[in-house]
Amino acid sequence: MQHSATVSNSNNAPIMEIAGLNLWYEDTHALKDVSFDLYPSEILAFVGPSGCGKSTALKVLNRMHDHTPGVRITGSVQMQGTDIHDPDIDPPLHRRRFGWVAQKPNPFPTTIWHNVSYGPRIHGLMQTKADMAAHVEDCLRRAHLWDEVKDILHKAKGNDLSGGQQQRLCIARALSTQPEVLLMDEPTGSIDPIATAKIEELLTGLRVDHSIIIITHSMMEARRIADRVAFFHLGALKEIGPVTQIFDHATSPEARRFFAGESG
Ligand SMILES: Nc1ncnc2c1ncn2[C@@H]1O[C@H](COP(=O)(O)OP(=O)(O)OP(=O)(O)O)[C@@H](O)[C@H]1O
Repeated sequence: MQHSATVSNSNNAPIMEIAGLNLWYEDTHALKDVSFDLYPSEILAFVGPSGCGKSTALKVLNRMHDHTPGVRITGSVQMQGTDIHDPDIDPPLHRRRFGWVAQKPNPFPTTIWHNVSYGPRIHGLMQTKADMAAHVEDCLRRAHLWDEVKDILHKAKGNDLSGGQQQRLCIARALSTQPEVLLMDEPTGSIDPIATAKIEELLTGLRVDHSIIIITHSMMEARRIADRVAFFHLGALKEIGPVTQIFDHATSPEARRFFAGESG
């Protein structure tokens, strides 16, 4: 699969603006003065050595740290002009603007139908059964899973599927609440190369309607699907820019060493 489109950021207002973000877990300073923008219809890849803060930076965006003891955050995270930590923000409503996909596929141990219809049902997003059926089909189609499961929607359980199918089901579930941003923590990290190729292909389709941040340990994957790359090192965002600029013309010694395979 070839992905050549590049987002023209200069024409778009960012959907998120992160400025001077610091995060501590008790005494561990996990994010250090991190600033970046996220644009509509882009895939931004977070890369860097283990423990450099990639997952932490992802979790801040949808306020996943709200209930983690000992977490302290400073700096500003704005979504379409509003600070996400503003007291007027309702955290569950804020989280609904994001879809989350974890490294290990984690479908509910219930039917495929239930996996995709649960979120829209509890949020009251669909008015009729026909609307729900059309929505479930649409989410499964966008996750490139519909043809494989359309006859077993109410029979098979999520965990009856193969690992790659389970991950595509989790993507359909993430899409089901109509998020604006998809946050993906190594979504291809635990599946085989053919299943990975299917997910990479569907992600490039999803970026038309969503901003996507993907954490990946595969620089090849970042090259294949990302528009921009953010390189983290010891909690700091050292480099961010278009894929070729970062991979081929990194300016920081840490990034150069990492991309040359000498660290991480
Ligand atoms: N819940 C937590 N409590 C305390 N420290 C944490 C917690 N989560 C992460 N950390 C620490 O914060 C730092 C950043 O971790 P984080 O998981 O964000 O890195 P990462 O780049 O995503 O790593 P990996 O690539 O290994 O998943 C590490 O030092 C980690 O040990």
